[in-house]
Amino acid sequence: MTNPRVHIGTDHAGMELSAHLIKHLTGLGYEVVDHGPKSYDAEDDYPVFCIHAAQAVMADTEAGVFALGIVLGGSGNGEQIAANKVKGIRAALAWNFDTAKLAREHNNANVVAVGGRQHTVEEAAALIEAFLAEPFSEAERHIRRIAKIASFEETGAISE
Ligand SMILES: O=C(CO)[C@H](O)[C@H](O)COP(=O)(O)O
Repeated sequence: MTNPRVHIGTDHAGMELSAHLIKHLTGLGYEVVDHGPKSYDAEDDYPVFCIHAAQAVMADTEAGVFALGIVLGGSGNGEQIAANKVKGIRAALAWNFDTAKLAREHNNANVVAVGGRQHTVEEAAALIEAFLAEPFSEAERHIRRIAKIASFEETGAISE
């Protein structure tokens, strides 16, 4: 599997982790695109940065470029919620190795959300690396379930 392009967005609560990840992942050979913020502001609002990162993942995906996203905050919850408002995004909150890897393996998640206040920088980086490196299983049952989410997103109707 070739490395995905990585789009990263955070708020003030994830800035230290974001800076670490940009350096660390670049060192590992990933192309990392930083969607901000550019400087620390304790009053900034995570939706701006996370939605920009998620939109960039979709723009790349639609152009045929393999891309994944990382959204960071204090808990990762609001960041996941914001990213999931972008059509086509499947953002998963990762809080241990299982949730990080299963997000790719079962859910084909294209964005990972992590709470910068819930882990050490090293622990969070390891979870994110695990997410980025894990392939989607391509199992029929997972494809079927993801297709039902996409169909609901498209039509507003639930297909049984
Ligand atoms: O995790 C988050 C949202 O899910 C935010 O990072 C968190 O709410 C920011 O908190 P504060 O404004 O108190 O620093």
